Amino acid sequence: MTPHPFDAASAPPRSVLTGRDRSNLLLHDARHGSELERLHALALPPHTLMQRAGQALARLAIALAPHSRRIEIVAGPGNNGGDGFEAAALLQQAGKTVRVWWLGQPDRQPADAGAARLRALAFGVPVVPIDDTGQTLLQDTLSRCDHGTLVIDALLGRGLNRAADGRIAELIATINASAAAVLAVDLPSGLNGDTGSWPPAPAGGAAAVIDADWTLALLSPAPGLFTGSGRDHAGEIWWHDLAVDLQAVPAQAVLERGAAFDAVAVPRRHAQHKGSFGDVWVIGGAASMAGAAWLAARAALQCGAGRVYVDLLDARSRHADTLHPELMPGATPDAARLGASTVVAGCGGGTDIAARLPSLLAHAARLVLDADALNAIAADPALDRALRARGTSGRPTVMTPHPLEAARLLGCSAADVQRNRFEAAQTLADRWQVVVVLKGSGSVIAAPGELPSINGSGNAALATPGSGDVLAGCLGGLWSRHASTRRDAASGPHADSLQTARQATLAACHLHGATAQALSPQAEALPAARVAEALGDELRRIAAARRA
Ligand SMILES: NC(=O)C1=CN([C@@H]2O[C@H](COP(=O)(O)OP(=O)(O)OC[C@H]3O[C@@H](n4cnc5c(N)ncnc54)[C@H](O)[C@@H]3O)[C@@H](O)[C@H]2O)[C@@H](O)CC1
Ligand SMILES: [K+]
Repeated sequence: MTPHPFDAASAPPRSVLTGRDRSNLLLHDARHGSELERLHALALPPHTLMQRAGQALARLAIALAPHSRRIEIVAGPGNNGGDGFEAAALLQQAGKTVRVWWLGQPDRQPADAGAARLRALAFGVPVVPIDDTGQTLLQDTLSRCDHGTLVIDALLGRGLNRAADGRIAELIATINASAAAVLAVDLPSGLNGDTGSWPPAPAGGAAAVIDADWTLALLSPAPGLFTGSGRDHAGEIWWHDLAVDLQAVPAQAVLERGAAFDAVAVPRRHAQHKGSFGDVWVIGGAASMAGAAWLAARAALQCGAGRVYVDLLDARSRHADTLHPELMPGATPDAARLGASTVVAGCGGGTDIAARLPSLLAHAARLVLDADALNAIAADPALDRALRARGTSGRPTVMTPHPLEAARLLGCSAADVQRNRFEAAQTLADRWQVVVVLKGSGSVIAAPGELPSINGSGNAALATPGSGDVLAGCLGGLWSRHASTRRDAASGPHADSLQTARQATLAACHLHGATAQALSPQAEALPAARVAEALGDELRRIAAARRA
């Protein structure tokens, strides 16, 4: 058996979202990722970082596709291609049949990548230039591959500076059309790693981006891997920090993997009672939309709120939820009681919610604005001013828009929001001094003065009607419990802060996503009521795992 030529002392790559590590992960955009690389390269012998990258890549390739005898590496002109060459030399030594298809020119190759190419050649790796003939040969080769062949996409990484076009776009299409398994280096080629969006496509064309089965992020993962289109293109995301200190350069975002949830859903003390966990009022459910309010209320109950009340805007629907006799229908209370409650407003609120908002904005201790409450604020400058006044008065608010609701609030299109989800969420948070959850693949949680966080849990099982109502209720429940417990702990008056709101928001997004993953790991659609019901099960499962 051929010995693996790997540095046994170095740590293997880690799966970012399927592992047990719940700590936050720092994410750097392309500019700061390059700065990290430059800073650490200066302190290390020449080519060290790329050699580590090659080690990590070759190790992961063998771990993911142990039976692939043949590995086709498609390398681009820059250092992303260099990673491919480094891995090629190692994989060849490990007994694999390796070939590098190279789109580049020796005199234009960066120094690290040039050294890696010479090393691959020295180990006898065949390198096929991608000219017209090479491209035809590659197309022919990849069209005959099955899933047992591994293709390594080392075309473009952080250096992407425009939409992939011309030959690179054709190569991306060739790889995507192949049945081979695809491992992308650093980023799926063509993806904007800063935003998770596609760069504007050349006139009339569609953006060309690799669809990988796996992506190995190097140094610091790019934020765009985890939000927008990133998750779909990247496949399962792996990561290797190349043994450098990621804190040496400021990060642009944080990946949340459950740490905030652990801080919020703390064990309940023996002497606590329902009053310890606060009152939640759900105000929504206009004509034919009562279900939205009940879903939010059920979710709040499952997440440990003390008492949950529902004020339905449609008078004809004011009956109890017979499946959940714990939930109490009732009329919105006076200012004093609102001032001690967590309010979830807008789920199925229709246009009726607008009339309720002035009082809620003025008095609610903690306020979640969802769905039609957001649309009302987007449409009414007086409500916009009232929300601003609430922000400056220090009363915490969380807004939970999906991209279209965010677009209405920002006065742009949903496509504009998706082009840079971080910017959109931060703009909303700063404008109203609120916490914002921009929902969608990789929900972005923004707050004034904080790095944006991306929620790492969840899957497409949540792309169903009512899902947002469940999230809003889950947030109301966790926030109520968290704020009330913090007040207990401080044994005195405690100003509800935006920080508490943010923690509860991160926790709620995590729990909501983790619940869906537990119920539907294959991401098949889940009715929202199932998710609401299972939030409590997931809470209890996590609590039991903590004690074990
Ligand atoms: N230098 C090093 O020591 C290390 C480099 N790393 C790798 O290096 C990558 C960054 O390398 P580079 O900065 O060289 O960038 P890339 O290799 O990602 O791409 C840069 C090259 O692609 C071209 N290009 C950009 N967009 C294009 C487009 N749309 N169509 C056609 N050509 C396009 C540029 O003109 C340039 O030639 C990282 O993503 C990572 O994979 C890592 O291995 C860490 C260590
Ligand atoms: K790549």
